[in-house]
Amino acid sequence: MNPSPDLDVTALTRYYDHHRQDPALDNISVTVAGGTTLAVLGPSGCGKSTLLRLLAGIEAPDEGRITLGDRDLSRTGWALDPDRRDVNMVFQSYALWPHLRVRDIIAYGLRHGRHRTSAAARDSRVEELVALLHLEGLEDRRPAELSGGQQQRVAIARALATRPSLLLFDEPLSNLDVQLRTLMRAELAHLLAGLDTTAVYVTHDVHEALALADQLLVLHSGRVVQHGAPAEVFAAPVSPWVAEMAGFSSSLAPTDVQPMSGGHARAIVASGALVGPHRMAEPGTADLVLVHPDAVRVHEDHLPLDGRLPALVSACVFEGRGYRILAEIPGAGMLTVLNRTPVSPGRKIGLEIASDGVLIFTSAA
Ligand SMILES: Nc1ncnc2c1ncn2[C@@H]1O[C@H](COP(=O)(O)OP(=O)(O)OP(=O)(O)O)[C@@H](O)[C@H]1O
Repeated sequence: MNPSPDLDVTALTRYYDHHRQDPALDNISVTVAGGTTLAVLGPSGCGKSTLLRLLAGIEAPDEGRITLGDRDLSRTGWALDPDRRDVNMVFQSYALWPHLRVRDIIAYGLRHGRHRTSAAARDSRVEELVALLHLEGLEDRRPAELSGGQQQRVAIARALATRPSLLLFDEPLSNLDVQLRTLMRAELAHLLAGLDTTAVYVTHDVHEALALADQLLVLHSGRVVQHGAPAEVFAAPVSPWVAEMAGFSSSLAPTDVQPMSGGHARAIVASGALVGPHRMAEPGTADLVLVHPDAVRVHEDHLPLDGRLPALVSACVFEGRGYRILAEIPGAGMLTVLNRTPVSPGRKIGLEIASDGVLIFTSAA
């Protein structure tokens, strides 16, 4: 069997309506090693679907190049026909033919076009995929007779049937309810890890990206904000958006930020000060201190000290394993902290914040 080819995306740019000032994708370069999964994460409008359309060959790039192994898939102004790319896609909407039975949907690509095979080879491939995707007993049903999760499994089986060189996933789990989504996420991660197929998985769900990805590519406004192994990206987020995804869920407004040596800064927040890694945010944005709830400890005294902020408890909610406390830092914002014991609303407390749970963003010049 051929080893899975690497996917190379080089300086890919796409403008819509000749909006050259504001491209939907702006000079994106990334290599996905054969057999690995790249998750593309980003907020709505960041260019995720545009990247998928370019990889699928539905659109041609305005600049740049896509290669799969030694084959050119797209170049400036040109895209190899989607049917000739050896690239299959799994859609958010499943996109199953309503009148066909499961076995015929899975076999579709093996009945038509370049991947047409003998009936015996087709039946054996369908049987293999039915077992792999746990669809036993459902082979003769039509899509309307399946649950959402089963429909999505059929869509994945159909995409795998022709053994594509590249698999694309367009938010495939977002139409499922939370419980099923969690289950399918784990199943899909297991499946992809065992497949040795190169895959690009677009999502705005950080848990999916973490479960499935060998690499994360974070996009914002068509540009790459951060790229690396999931653990690397989460350990050192470079933008407020990535930091919030990584769990830095509280945001405070500092009155002053002083850069320190070693890439750190000291931020004055209300009557206290916090120290943490210093990052540049986009020009024109307000200075921001982001705090991870795991790094915060509650103290009964509320004297302002370095790394400790006086706060006023505004709410305390029982969450099974502990209490989520919402504390107001006067003039700076609200901070969330998880505590083992309850603290009454209206009480003054001191919050000790470890510097590894702090990120300080100031606007780039
Ligand atoms: N056919 C089109 N014509 C003009 N502009 C488009 C077209 N498709 C996308 N855009 C613009 O390109 C940018 C990127 O869109 P894209 O659909 O790739 O984002 P996305 O990250 O997939 O968003 P979502 O998560 O909401 O699907 C957006 O500003 C969007 O408005």
